[in-house]
Amino acid sequence: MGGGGTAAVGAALAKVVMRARRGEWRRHLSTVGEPEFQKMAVGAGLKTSLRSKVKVSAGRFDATGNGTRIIDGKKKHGRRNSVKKKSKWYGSDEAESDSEPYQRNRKDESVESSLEIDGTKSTNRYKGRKSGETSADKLRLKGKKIDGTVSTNRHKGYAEDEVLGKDGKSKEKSNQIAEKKQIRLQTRVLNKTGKKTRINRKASGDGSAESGAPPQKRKRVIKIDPYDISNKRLDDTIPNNGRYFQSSIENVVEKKTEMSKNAQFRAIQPSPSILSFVEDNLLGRRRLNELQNAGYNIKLSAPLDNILFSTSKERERIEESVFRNKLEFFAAAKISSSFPPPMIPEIAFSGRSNVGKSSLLNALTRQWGVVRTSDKPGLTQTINFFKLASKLCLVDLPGYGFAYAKDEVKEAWEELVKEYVSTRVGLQRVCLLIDTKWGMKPRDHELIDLMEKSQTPYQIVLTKTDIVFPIDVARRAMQIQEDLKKNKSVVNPVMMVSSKSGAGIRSLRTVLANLARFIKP
Ligand SMILES: Nc1nc2c(ncn2[C@@H]2O[C@H](COP(=O)(O)OP(=O)(O)OP(=O)(O)O)[C@@H](O)[C@H]2O)c(=O)[nH]1
Ligand SMILES: [Mg+2]
Repeated sequence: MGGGGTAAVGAALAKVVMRARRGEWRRHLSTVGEPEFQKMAVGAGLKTSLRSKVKVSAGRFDATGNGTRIIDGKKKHGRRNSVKKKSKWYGSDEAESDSEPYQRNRKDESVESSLEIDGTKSTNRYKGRKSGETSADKLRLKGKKIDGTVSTNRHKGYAEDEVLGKDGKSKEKSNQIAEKKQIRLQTRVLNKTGKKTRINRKASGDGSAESGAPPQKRKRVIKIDPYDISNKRLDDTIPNNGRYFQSSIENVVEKKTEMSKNAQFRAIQPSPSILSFVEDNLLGRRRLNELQNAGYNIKLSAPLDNILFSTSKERERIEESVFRNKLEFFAAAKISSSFPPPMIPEIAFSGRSNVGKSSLLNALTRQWGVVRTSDKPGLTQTINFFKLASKLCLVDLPGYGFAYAKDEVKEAWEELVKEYVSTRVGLQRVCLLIDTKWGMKPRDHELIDLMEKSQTPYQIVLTKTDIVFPIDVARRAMQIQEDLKKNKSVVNPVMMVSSKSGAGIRSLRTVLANLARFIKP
């Protein structure tokens, strides 16, 4: 082998050693024979320790130099099967299965590789071995029967720590092993009360037993954040002095009152007349396929207000009514001085912002789009006057309560509405619209009080009935009727409508048209 060849071999060997350290040595060396290794090692001027390692590594294989091993005069291919018969540790089935956890342990504690030379088991450990703990100890603790000599090979050179005889010469030792085994297996003892408790090995100082014991499961520690009010379960140990704790109690109390309000509402028993009105007018949340099967054209706006299946008498009434006329916008007022002169009777629509006032005007006249609507509260900001021929004037009022507008502007609307409903001449009725889902709010009561004082006739109209159950529509109507039963200017009954489905619109139209009939031109 020339100089260049020697350098190449040296580099190759260095690679081999590196791989050996990574545990890949077996695979690599399977293609190289022992004598060749010796030569290569000497030629490369390898250190004695590394040479010995190479020797050991190569010694595992019967040198054929071509990657095929010859054992008991037979050619063997592959790695493990070839040493199966010789090996008690690496090659045996039992050891094979046990080598897995061993390999795993290696990651934690040290880098280790097991070698075997002519039936001799040796363990290389490069670092991290506990003092006094040998591979033999380890094997014994694993409870394996070891035939043959087991020696320990430290990083540099060999150091035989312990030898066990094949024929069980060291009986004392084996007794000790048995004792250790017993101690290790006994993980629980009975306490005074007769209950089983786990032995605390750390406390007892039995280091050897501890090292052999399986890794104990970590106890799950649940930390409770005393300031986390989202936690529904309140721990008793949380001190009752934090403001968050106090606020969470307040929340609970608030919820209780809220629940009791709901419970009160659920306890309402609607009168039979209200219930039949709800059913006759198909009020409340309905399934569209139900309506379709009943013959309604659900593609139309307010399908329940189409008159295909109404009797000729009903149709006549609707067709003859004032609502057949074209709806025309004719005035808008921001201040009372801008109100048009009261020429024809007026019906005003008031209520909180977004309750559905403008939508109801469209639904009543079936003239969609004449009055502007929006899902954003506060669209109508002036008092808008619409006329139906010269028979009736419909007035769309700005809403009160929450709206996307400045406070002072909203206050101005409210004042204007109050002035209109309490002073307007020719005002025949105020339809006070209430959202069926939410019921009456304090501002609604304020306006009612004002109309009571000014003796302005008003009628409650429940809107958006299509989003609650029929029974809840009836309950809301009953609740409001009961609330206002002592009021004098209120006009009964409570009307219930849905501008979307058209439910109850015909009934409201009839009520209002009857009102218009008595108006003198
Ligand atoms: N589901 C359902 N939605 C409705 C009904 N009536 C109106 N709406 C919706 O409610 C929203 C408000 O309707 P508007 O008619 O603009 O309400 P408004 O009372 O005039 O509101 P302001 O002009 O802001 O005071 C719109 O998105 C409508 O589509 C109804 O009967 N059922
Ligand atoms: Mg409006």
